[in-house]
Amino acid sequence: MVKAANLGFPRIGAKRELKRALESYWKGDVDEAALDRVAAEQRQKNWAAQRDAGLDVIPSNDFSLYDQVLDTTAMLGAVPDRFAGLSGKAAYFAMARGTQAAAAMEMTKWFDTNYHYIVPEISADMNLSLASTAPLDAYLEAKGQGVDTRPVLLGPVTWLALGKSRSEGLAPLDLLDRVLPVYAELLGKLAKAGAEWVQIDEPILARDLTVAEADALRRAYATLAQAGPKLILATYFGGLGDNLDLATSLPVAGLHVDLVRAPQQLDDVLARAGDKVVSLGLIDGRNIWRADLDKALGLATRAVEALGPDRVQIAPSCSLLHVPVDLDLEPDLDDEFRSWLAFACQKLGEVTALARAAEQGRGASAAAFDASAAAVASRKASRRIHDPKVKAREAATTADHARRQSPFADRRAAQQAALKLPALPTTTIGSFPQTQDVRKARALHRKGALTDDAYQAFLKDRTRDCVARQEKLGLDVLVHGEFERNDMVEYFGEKLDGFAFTRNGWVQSYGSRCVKPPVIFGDVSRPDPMTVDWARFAQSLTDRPMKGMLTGPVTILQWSFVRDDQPRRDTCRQIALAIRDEVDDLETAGIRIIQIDEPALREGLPLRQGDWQSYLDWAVEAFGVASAPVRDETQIHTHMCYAEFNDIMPAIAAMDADVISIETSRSHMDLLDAFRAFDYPNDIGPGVWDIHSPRVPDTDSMTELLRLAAASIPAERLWVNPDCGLKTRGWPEVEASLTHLVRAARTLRAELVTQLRAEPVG
Ligand SMILES: CN1c2c(nc(N)[nH]c2=O)NC[C@@H]1CNc1ccc(C(=O)N[C@@H](CCC(=O)N[C@@H](CCC(=O)N[C@@H](CCC(=O)O)C(=O)O)C(=O)O)C(=O)O)cc1
Ligand SMILES: N[C@@H](CCS)C(=O)O
Ligand SMILES: [Zn+2]
Repeated sequence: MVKAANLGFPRIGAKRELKRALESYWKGDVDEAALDRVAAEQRQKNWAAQRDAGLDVIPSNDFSLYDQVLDTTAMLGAVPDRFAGLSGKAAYFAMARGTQAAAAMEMTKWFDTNYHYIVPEISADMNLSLASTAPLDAYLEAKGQGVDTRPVLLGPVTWLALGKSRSEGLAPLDLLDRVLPVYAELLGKLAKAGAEWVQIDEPILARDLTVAEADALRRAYATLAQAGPKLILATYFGGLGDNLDLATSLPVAGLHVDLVRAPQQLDDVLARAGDKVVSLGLIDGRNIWRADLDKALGLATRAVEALGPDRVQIAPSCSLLHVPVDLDLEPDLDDEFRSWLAFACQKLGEVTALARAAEQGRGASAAAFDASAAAVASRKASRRIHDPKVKAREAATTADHARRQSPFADRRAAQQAALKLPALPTTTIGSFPQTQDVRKARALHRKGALTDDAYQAFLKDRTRDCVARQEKLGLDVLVHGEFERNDMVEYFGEKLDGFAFTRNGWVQSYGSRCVKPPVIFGDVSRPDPMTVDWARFAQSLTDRPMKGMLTGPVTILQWSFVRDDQPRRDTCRQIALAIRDEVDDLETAGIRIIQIDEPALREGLPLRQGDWQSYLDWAVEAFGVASAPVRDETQIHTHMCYAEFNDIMPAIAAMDADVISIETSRSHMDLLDAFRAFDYPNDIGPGVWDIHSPRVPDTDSMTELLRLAAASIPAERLWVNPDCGLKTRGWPEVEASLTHLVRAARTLRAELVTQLRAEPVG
């Protein structure tokens, strides 16, 4: 029988139940038992929803209290020494969030998604063992509820490949022989408990593999295939490409392939499947558009004809972690638009409809197929999507629109004369604490319980207070604090034509933090200025330069659900033109520094190196289109965080921002080696405060980081700032940390003056 399978379900809860429980637990408002209760309820709801949707294969161990990569780290007992005194949840959350005594582990982007994982730290002296049986516990828990699940494990090779070595001369993969016995032991226990199949995720198979990684995969599965349960290897986020022979030659019983991103691989996969079960990832786990079921059935039928129904499974392309939970929780969407969409719950319905049709013919799921066909036709014909004026402007945009008037050196001189900033200028990234009262006021305003005037007055008050605090702290370049923004992408989406919004479309970004990606369904344009009034108001409160604060086109694209009826590059250019208009207006309003955040530029990089350049070309051009209309005196900043930037240095330089602020503190300024090696020409603010941790860094630690930075980058090109915005922090820690940051900058300034006196030029 063709089985309907799922690879993973969102765990944060349709109403963000887990988020609230976690944050209450961290605050000390509820105890561990209460957190465990909410987590167990969430797992139960998820299993029940999948069973009720008719799924034949339901995952377990796809749940996590923070992150599935960190869970694997905890399972292997790969706990860095600095957390040695801690155990249980205290150790687990300390690794994720840090404590005052121990810095958090690094966090970075999960492949090309906006989900962040905790980076494994691999060291030579690590003794690995099965330190937690969480996957087994979850399997037994589901079984107790009458659901025989397929446990999910993150594969050993991907876990190692995503890790960073902390020991000189040690490559993470060197630990494979220590990792495999732990996996084998766990797989043995799962088999004994009754698990017939286990899903092992090896998403690195969608990337270019090194020889060592390919070899590690061969060795790993030669061992693990003997360990007990049948293994289905899950690959996603792209095609197998030149890893196809490797993947199909591994001695596993099943293979899951992503046919949304790479439908063209189907025939090759089928030809090489041997006697494997093949799971067809036909329903998009990365986007919210309703599937074209007829098109998907064409692919599924080919697989059934080639392999027979018993060796075919129908599934989402990847875990549904990356889409919101339930479209039924969206009361505000009109019927036409709603008919175009499918969230996780609806995608389960698509999977089962497709599986039944693949076995028994379209008629077995006629209603679902007819609704899908109607949605496809309605979207194609809709007049809401196309705006000829936008298309014409987009077509008339050339590379010239993406170039500043003068080279950086000339601009720098003009900006120094205009801004008169000290050496090592201090600044922040934009947002200040989004405290409960700010969120509450916005919620009340949204519900109509707070008038427009009262809400504006409240926001002005917060902005005034924020500017006053920054002046008192002694920061050189100020920001308005972003109190009016629910999110740095959603806010702009709400003001741009071509975007739609959800009320509960939350997706986990990291830990308890969620985002509500807007939906880009049509041509994008800016009907009115979006930030100018706030920037002008904030600048009126101070003589110091106030940064205008915008989100860049690539990031808006990347953190939205994007229309799939035109190339992403075209949608990005439309957004860039809208941001360009805003940049123009900010400059006209007297704003002398404009920051255009592009934290997602790296995240959008294709997983295969062969596809990088064409992406980087249009992404960099989009940033240029957005930022280039200004005069030389106007300083353009950009900001990037929580990704691996080393491999895109030329593109970062080509963006030609006058100043880039970049997250570096968790990785101890490692990244600056890349800036130095590349000879990055413009100004840089390497983050000296890891803002994702509740830890307050002291002056000495920040001074030390700055000294490290000054060893890589000429001090006259350095800025001093945190890693990222401060929206998730509280005011006491912000004020303490920024006090230390300003002191650290002053200490370094003094050291530099002494140094210059000691080593006079010439
Ligand atoms: C910089 N980052 C961002 C990413 N992606 C984005 N789209 N945005 C980002 O900023 N990716 C990379 C990083 C990830 N980092 C973060 C950091 C912080 C958050 C975060 O704080 N998320 C919030 C939700 C933000 C939001 O949309 N807030 C809304 C709604 C707030 C809310 O929950 N309201 C309550 C009512 C409140 C009350 O009555 O007290 C409700 O609706 O129930 C708003 O402010 O209006 C989070 O809490 O998770 C995300 C990613
Ligand atoms: N300006 C944004 C950037 C976050 S990546 C902020 O400060 O929150
Ligand atoms: Zn950031």
